[in-house]
Amino acid sequence: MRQAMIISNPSSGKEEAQQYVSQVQAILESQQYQVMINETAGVGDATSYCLDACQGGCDLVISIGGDGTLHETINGMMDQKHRPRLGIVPLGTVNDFARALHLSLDPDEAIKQLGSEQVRKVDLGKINDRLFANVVAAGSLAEALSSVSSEDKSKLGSLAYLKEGLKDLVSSPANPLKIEYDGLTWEGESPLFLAALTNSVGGFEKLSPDAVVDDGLIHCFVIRNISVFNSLTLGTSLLFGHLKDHKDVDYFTARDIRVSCTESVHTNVDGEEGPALPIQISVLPQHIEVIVPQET
Ligand SMILES: Nc1ncnc2c1ncn2[C@@H]1O[C@H](COP(=O)(O)OP(=O)(O)OP(=O)(O)O)[C@@H](O)[C@H]1O
Repeated sequence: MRQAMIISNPSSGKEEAQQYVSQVQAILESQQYQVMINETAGVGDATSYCLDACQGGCDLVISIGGDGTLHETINGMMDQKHRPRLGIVPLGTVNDFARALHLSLDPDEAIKQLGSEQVRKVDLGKINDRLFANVVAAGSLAEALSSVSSEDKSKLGSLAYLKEGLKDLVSSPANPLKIEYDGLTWEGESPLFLAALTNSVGGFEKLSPDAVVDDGLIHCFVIRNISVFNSLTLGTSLLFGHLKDHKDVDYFTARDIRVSCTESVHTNVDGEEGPALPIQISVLPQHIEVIVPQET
């Protein structure tokens, strides 16, 4: 019999995971899976459950929660030869990875989609010794975004980021970043460097419209020092997908990146606080298989 593990985070989003677990179990059992259910109690649990699933030869892991739960889950697959197929029930406030894969953001509908026979091979990123699914942000603005309260995130979703972002863009000091990528170097002052694997960042589905989940590329945006006026046009670019064409933004794609700074600068990884610079980022092309809705 095939084995499936459900990893659910009761604290994600509006704290609704518990009520969906039995629905997920039912759909998996109807597909002849033997189902194990694990509820997370805190930091690192989703990683160790997923590691158990890899080492136990499990066929499928379902992550019920937000991007943070997903981030911890995929980290259980780090350096593992056997990586179970992944299914996602998005219950977070932003759900960038689910957006990028065009999964339904309605939990009932997303659970039905787990019955799909279709899978997609998806890139993951590596930052130092961790994996990421969506985005690495570095710079003073990334630090400001890490401090968006979960209350604000639940209430306002991506608008909370925009509000904080625009407010802080003006006051965030630029840092002297050195970005070495695929044999080239970008050097200059910047309050924000973004390395995105998918089109959806902070709930803005058009932030990185050229990024496709399986293109084997990291899409990089470096925001240069900008004025109050330009921060408004930058906000519009975020909403309408022209960020890479903005005159205060440098854009490039890469496969291997090193970001360093002579000052102390922190990062944000998949919406959670990440390591301080320097960081080494690379892409693991089509590293995992994710269940996606059946194409009609
Ligand atoms: N039982 C628990 N109680 C509180 N926190 C938990 C529990 N289980 C896991 N966590 C923590 O919850 C965080 C992940 O939350 P997640 O991102 O899924 O939800 P969210 O913050 O509501 O969504 P989003 O990231 O989309 O904003 C991780 O830091 C994880 O360690």
